Amino acid sequence: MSASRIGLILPSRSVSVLNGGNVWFFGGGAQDPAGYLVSGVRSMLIPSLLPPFPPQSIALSGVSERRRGLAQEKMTENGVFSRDKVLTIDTMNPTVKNVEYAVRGPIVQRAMQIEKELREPNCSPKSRLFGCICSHTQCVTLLPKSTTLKGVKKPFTEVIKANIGDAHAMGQQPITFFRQVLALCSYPELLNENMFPEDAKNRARRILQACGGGSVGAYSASQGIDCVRQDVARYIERRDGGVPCDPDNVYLTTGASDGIVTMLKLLVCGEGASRTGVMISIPQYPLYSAALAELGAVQINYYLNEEKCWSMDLSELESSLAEARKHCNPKALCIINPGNPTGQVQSRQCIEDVIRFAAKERLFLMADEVYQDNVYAEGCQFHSFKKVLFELGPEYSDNVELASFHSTSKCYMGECGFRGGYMEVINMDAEVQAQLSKLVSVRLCPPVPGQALMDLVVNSPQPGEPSHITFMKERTATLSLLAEKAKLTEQILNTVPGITCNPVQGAMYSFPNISLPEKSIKEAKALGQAPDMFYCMKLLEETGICLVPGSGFGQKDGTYHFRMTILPPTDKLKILLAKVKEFHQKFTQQYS
Ligand SMILES: Cc1ncc(COP(=O)(O)O)c(C=O)c1O
Repeated sequence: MSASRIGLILPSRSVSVLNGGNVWFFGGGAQDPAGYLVSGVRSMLIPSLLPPFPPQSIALSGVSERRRGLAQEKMTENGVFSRDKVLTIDTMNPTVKNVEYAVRGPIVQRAMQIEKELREPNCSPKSRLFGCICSHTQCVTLLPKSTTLKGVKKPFTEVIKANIGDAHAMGQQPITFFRQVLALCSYPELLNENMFPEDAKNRARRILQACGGGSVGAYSASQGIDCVRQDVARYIERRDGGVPCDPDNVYLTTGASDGIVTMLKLLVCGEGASRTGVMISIPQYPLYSAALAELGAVQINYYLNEEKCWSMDLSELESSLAEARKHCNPKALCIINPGNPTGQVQSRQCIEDVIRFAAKERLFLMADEVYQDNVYAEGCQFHSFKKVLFELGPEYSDNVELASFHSTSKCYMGECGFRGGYMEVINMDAEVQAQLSKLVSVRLCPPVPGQALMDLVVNSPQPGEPSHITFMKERTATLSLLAEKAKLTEQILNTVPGITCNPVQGAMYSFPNISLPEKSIKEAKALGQAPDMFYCMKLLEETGICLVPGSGFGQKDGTYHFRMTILPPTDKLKILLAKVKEFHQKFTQQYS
């Protein structure tokens, strides 16, 4: 371990040494020669109580120069301690600084600011004098009661957000059965009421029985509640036409994100040319690039083929792997299917090719299948990696290591706030799996209400049960509406000269190619912005439409895109698309 690695000093006894107005704290040394043991209570650190201490004697305590420099405190004139921050932009974990997450990046922050500006103007000292109409507490008191808040003038009255795959935030209604069971689990007194169907009550009783103390407020087993993992295993078996699933290989997670990051943590190690490399698609969902940056892994890009509806291309996989092997140790291949941000559904042939490739190249497969029910296009079908793996025969099913991920956040549920998810691991080395179980136990357990919800997703009402008809009606309505909006988005975008949109076969996004005039590219570069960021920012400022620039997901050099969700309600989606169309034409003219 390198000498500059930061150590965390845990509470024990700590020593402070005073030198003039400067105090250095350091702790953990029980037998410090200075002999000044302080409890950490600031009031004890009164200069007159401690003799002046020459800095050399601090070295005796065994604390390095660097450590002292980090924790220096100064006494200000009025006797208050002002302390240099231990945690500064220079001393913080550098890998965190490399993390980027476009889905909630600068465009979204600006959109939130604009929403606020629309509600209330910026107040200035002058406007305060005259009775400012903002909602800041100081100013509101100056307002006559009848004043209505209104904001700055913009060429639009609301921000329409199509930047994030958050279905409920866009007005999608929850599945009644799910919320009934969750309500019953949260407040079991309701089990005595007549307002809930019997199957919802039975389901809640079953979940509560499996919870510690009969409460969803208790911790669960770290891998997840037993009966939920069993239900997940049965669901996977049904989904995959009977391919067996061992509940011991199922881990319930805090959304799919948690499972993905946990798996990457297990995979990443090494230094220099032996550092772990992980292959991810470009464009990609930025959780992957962010997690790899945070873990200090090498991101290996493989490009999806836009001309062939964002399919995976074997020769591209091969060349990107060969190139990566020159400078890192490629260990894993991640696939998102159906795709985010590109909205494609990979064919069965493509999945077979990828599995064969992974087997040949000894790569661990990570299959992100959170959109497994979001398939809209005719002729497209979701094929799980696990099913295809087993259908390829024992040469593959006994050897290829696979982790696949699912979530309560997407599909027809859209319940991303509950943070439910699972991962299944296949052919994982037993010792590694023991490490995985240990790793998840450190964080105790995923949210129990999220686990309960995952259970309902994999064990939904069956024909003959009281809730079945309503459940099916709601599920079908949500998925049909998404399919309609997917089509509408593709059709309207393709009517705009300079925009080309692949069919939205699945998931919740379109990722159209936009041609940008040279002049706008130059102007963006002069401002230090990616050209599609420049475009999206202008779109936001001029129309109130919030999209994410393609550069946040990665794209081939010289191509530009934006990602747009298909989630806004149909009337808003139509307005949004019409505004994008108008804006694109205006933008093109302006910069031509
Ligand atoms: C491809 C993909 N994987 C994982 C996630 C994370 O989902 P969760 O909310 O389950 O963590 C998302 C969220 O948008 C996603 O699009």
